[in-house]
Amino acid sequence: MNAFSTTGLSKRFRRKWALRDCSLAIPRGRVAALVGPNGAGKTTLLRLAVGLIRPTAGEVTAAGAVAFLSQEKPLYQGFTLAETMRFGRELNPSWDGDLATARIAELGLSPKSKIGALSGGQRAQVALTLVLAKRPELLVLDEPLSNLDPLARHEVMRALMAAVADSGMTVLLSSHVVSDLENTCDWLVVLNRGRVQVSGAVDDLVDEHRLLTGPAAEVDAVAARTEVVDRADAARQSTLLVNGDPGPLSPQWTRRAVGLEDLVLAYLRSPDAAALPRPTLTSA
Ligand SMILES: Nc1ncnc2c1ncn2[C@@H]1O[C@H](COP(=O)(O)OP(=O)(O)OP(=O)(O)O)[C@@H](O)[C@H]1O
Repeated sequence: MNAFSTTGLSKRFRRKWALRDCSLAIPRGRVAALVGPNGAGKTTLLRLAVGLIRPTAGEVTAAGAVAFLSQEKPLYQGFTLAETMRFGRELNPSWDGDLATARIAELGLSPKSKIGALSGGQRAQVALTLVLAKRPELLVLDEPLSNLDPLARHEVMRALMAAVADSGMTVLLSSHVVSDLENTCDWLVVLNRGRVQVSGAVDDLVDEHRLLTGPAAEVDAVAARTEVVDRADAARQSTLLVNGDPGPLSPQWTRRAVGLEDLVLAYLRSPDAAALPRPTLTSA
C-alpha cells in the first residue's frame, strides 16, 4: 500500500517548469529521502505533496492525514514552550498532548522557556514535536536538518526514527546532507532538473549498483556490458558506477558495493541517467 504517489505531476511557474512529469510511489512506513541539487524541484514537490500549491498537470495522492514542516520552521519567538504547545492543540483536532508533553520533557526543556531563547537544535526539536503531535500518517519535512550542527542533526534523525517505529507513519524529507540519511532512510528519491532520476528502496538500489575499477584499456568493453551511471577515467585506470551486473571480469578489475552517497553523487553528476521503480515496486 502506498502512502504517497504522484502521476505525471508537473508544475510550471510562469514559463519555467519546476517539476516535469514526476511519477513515483512511496510505500507506507518508509522513511524516504528526497535529494537533488539546488533548484531541482524538491520544495516544489513537497509543497505539491501537502497541497500548498496546485499542479499544472498530473496528480498527487496521499493516504491519510499529512503534516508539513517547512524550511522556515515557523515558531513564534516570543511564545513560551507551553504557549506553543497550547497553540498547536487549538489548531489541531487530532493533537496528541501526551506525546508533546513527553517529548518536551525528554528534551530536558522547561515549558516556561521562550522559543527565542532556545538553540537552533532545540528549536528544530520543538518544531518536530509540533508536527509529530498532529499524529500524521504522512510527515513531510523540507530540509529539517539545515543549519544544525552534526550532533543536532543526529538527534533530529533519531527522534524521527523513534516516531516512525512507534507510529508506523511514512516520512518524506528533503536534505542536502546525504551522509545524514545513510542508515536512517530506507527509500531514495533523486530529483534533478525537475525530473525524477531515482525512486526506490535503498536496499534494492544498493544491491543493483556497483563500483568497478580496472584498466582503462578494457573499460569500453566492460561499459558496453551493463548500464553505466557514472564514469571517471584516469590515464591508466577507470572507475564505473554501474546499474546491473557486467558478468565475469578480468582479474585486474575490482568490484565494490556502493553506499548511498556514492549512488546519489553518481546520479547527480549524470542528469540523463535514471533508475526508476519497476512495476512491482510501484504497486508494492
Ligand atoms: N514561487 C515560485 N515562483 C517562480 N519560480 C519558482 C517558485 N518556486 C520555485 N521556483 C523555481 O522552480 C525551480 C525549483 O525550485 P525548488 O525551490 O522547488 O527547488 P529545490 O530543489 O527545493 O532547491 P533548493 O535545494 O535550493 O531548496 C527553481 O528554478 C525555482 O527558481
